[in-house]
Amino acid sequence: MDVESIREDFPILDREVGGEPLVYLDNAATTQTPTQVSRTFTEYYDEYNANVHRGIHQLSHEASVAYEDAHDRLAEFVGADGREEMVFTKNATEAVNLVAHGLGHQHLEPGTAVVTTEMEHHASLVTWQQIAERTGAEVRYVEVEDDGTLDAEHAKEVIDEDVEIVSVAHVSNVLGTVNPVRELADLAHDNGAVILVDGAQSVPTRPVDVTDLGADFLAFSGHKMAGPTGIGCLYGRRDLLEEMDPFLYGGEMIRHVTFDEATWNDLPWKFEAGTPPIAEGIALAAAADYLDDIGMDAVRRHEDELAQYLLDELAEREDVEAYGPPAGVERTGLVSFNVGDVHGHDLSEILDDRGVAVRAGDHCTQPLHDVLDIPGSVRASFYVYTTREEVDALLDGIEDAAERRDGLLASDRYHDRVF
Ligand SMILES: Cc1ncc(COP(=O)(O)O)c(CN[C@@H](CS)C(=O)O)c1O
Repeated sequence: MDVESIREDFPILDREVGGEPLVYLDNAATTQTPTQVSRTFTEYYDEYNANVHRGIHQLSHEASVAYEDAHDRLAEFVGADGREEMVFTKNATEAVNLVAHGLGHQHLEPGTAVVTTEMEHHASLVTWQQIAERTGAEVRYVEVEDDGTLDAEHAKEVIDEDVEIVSVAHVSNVLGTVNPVRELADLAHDNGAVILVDGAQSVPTRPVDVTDLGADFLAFSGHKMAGPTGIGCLYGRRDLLEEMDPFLYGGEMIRHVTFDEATWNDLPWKFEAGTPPIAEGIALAAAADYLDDIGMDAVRRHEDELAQYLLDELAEREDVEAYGPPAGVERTGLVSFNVGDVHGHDLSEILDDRGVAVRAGDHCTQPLHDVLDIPGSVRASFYVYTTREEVDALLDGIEDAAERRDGLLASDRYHDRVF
């Protein structure tokens, strides 16, 4: 993978922050956008901007074809069977909610259960909590081992015939753990349940094929895979999407409406009410092209190498605690850690002063941080344009913060470790 050539596609990487070169290491929050993707917006708005599926005129035809073809492109990207199985949403969060509301209300009731895990993002964890509360179903959490992997025996224990839905992150946005989705899918299917895979951190970083995973649903976001914000995807098995109820109603998603009732449009439009994010959908297809040109296996290898390098270097420091699977175990390109009793926000600010952008806090996984018994963590996350020299800039910043520890602890900026 020619990282230097890739970096030329991202003008933002030439930026300076505080007089220092930008070192962008917050890719698990959102990735940067190559010119091959950003320019699709100008092309669309300058050349064929129109509403889709409504106008009987050339511009609307061109916009409709491009928007519909984008569904086919994203379906191909994750191995789905065409546009009918690829719903465009606002983001991964909305995709999870669509399944929870569209299927949860049909299948969940007292005596049934949803299984998820202790490492889930709030987009899943809170959603299933709320649906279970409304339907009387139980939520069960597969436990996380000390090494950041899922407890396989506990998974077998909690996924039983009462379970209707299993919802699991393919990759943890805190631990970097790559979960054994195929095995969990087999467990779910053996017990008559369906599985929703949260692919927010996996679809952007490794080859994902819904058939290989055994996924019945797959949720992911455009802005985490070199695409724009405002667009995400829900892959759904066609028979399940046919069965599911929409949870947004209005134009576009209907076929026939009377004062007494309405019937729904074909898939996937049944789940895309109102005017959709047209330019964003077209741009997301360009992002899929961009990543496929690099090769998703090359992306995975690059991320794993950088994560292993950082883990090895952090292991040399007695004052650093890193979370997630140990070096040598496959993980995605992110590492969460703490540096002694230096507050994460202080460390993040010191790094920002040096041009290094990381994330500090709970990363929308407060229950996981309770399990880790820490109030928060600092997370460095990489992407296709990240270099080993940028990881070294992070390591230099960690050394700087560690040297300034006493001053930080004494300063009024020191928090009581509330992230
Ligand atoms: C595993 C996982 N699942 C769902 C989401 C939600 O993605 P949205 O595009 O915001 O809908 C995220 C987004 N995690 C960001 C924002 S909290 C992070 O900094 O880690 C995620 O990592």
